[in-house]
Amino acid sequence: MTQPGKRAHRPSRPSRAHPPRRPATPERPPIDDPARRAALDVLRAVRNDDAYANLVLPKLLRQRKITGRDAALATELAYGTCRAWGLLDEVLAECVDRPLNKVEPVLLDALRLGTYQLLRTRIPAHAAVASTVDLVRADLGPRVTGFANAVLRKVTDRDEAGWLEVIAPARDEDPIGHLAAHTSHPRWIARAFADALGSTGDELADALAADDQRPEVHLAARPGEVTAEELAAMTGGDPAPYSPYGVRLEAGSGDPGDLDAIRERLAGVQDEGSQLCALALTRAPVEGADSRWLDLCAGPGGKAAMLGALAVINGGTLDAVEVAPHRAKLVEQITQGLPVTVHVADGREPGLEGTFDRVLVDAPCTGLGALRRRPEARWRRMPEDVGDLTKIQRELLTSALGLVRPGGVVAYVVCSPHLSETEGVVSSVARATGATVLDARTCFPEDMPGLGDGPHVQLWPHRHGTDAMFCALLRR
Ligand SMILES: C[S@@+](CC[C@H](N)C(=O)[O-])C[C@H]1O[C@@H](n2cnc3c(N)ncnc32)[C@H](O)[C@@H]1O
Repeated sequence: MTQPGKRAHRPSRPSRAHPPRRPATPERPPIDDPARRAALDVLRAVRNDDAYANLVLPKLLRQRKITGRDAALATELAYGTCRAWGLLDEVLAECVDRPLNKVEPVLLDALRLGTYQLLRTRIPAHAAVASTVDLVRADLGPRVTGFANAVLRKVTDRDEAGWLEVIAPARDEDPIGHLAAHTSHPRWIARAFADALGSTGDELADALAADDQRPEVHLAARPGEVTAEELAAMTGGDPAPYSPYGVRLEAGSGDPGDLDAIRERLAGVQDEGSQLCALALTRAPVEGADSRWLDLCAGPGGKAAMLGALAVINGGTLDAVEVAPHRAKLVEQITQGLPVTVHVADGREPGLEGTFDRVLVDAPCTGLGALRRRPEARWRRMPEDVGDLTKIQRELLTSALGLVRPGGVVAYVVCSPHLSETEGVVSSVARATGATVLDARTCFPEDMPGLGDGPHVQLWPHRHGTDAMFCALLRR
């Protein structure tokens, strides 16, 4: 995990944190605080083991039988602290008398958790400080409780807006850095969103703010098995606004894996934007044969399941390529009973016979379009990841254009709005291969607003309520 970008102005830092106003009492036994304990353990796993908060936390809540208000508090604290990680570190850097990398990591995790409560929750300051000090005492003994108490007391000198005045660049000098700090994003990500949106103002602010909102769960009805209306009635959700197979469930409506419709494979969990990108591939006009489809990056299989079910209706087949064996297994499981053949192979040279009428390249990417789903992801991704990914994205798209027949269609899809991964990849491959770029907007719902000037489609959470999926269509 990284620190966010450079601050515009750093006030002089006190050589010591304020002395504690209420001395720590080392002999006091730690309070029983399952919610904060769980949140702290999640932060440690994220920092130490590169774990994903949204996978660790539910498991931990189940194991420890934490439910109800405690579960809600643990979720708010764990996810909120992960999202605000960079902001919290900037504030803590102002309140600690040494570089943060000289603070014991276990202690720093607790300070982040305490600072999050102080700046971004309505938990009373005394409770936020005391509960954090208790956690520190339980983990590290009494030797650093005074330090933790003093640092958190210093944090209480200002609220979040007050600290942002100290650490954020001025709006008129650096509008992107200003919004990045105010929405707790690394500056390079805010810059990438600004470039894709053509905005450094309100729309950029909305796009960044959407990453902090808890996403609804989207389901995809299995085509030919059940309609979106039937699925909505079975699950208590609402038919989605754009995908004919989509259903949206309210955020926090429980584990969708428990739904009968999912267990019986009548539906899968799939972002509505992903559904629309898979459907766009099937909607692009092709002349002549239309029965051999290929998914070149198939794991874990959400789009392969949808394409496989549509292939049944179409009287065709789908070949699904995935380089990672364990992910290929997931594709096999999710497409059981469908006319899908799974190959464990590198999509750049999959060694498949013949050509295909339609090919999907749902390429590995930075995932900057799904930050709302992965609380820590914005701080884990690095700008230098983009170069490695665009190389493989170009290679996979080039390979797809070699595997599709003349007149056939390739859909290039990434879950990112970063222009290097989107327009940059498509234009360089189209130039090198002579492929024709189609207007992808014509393969998305007619009434879908905010699709821009084309030819590609970029979806956004703040505009469409979907992940920020990108879709380009190319004809060989
Ligand atoms: C964005 S995910 C695909 C998501 C999938 N289409 C779905 O809807 O569930 C990208 C996938 O590409 C796989 N991958 C990465 N490099 C690959 C390669 N060279 N050839 C084939 N698959 C690759 C990754 O393992 C990952 O499973």
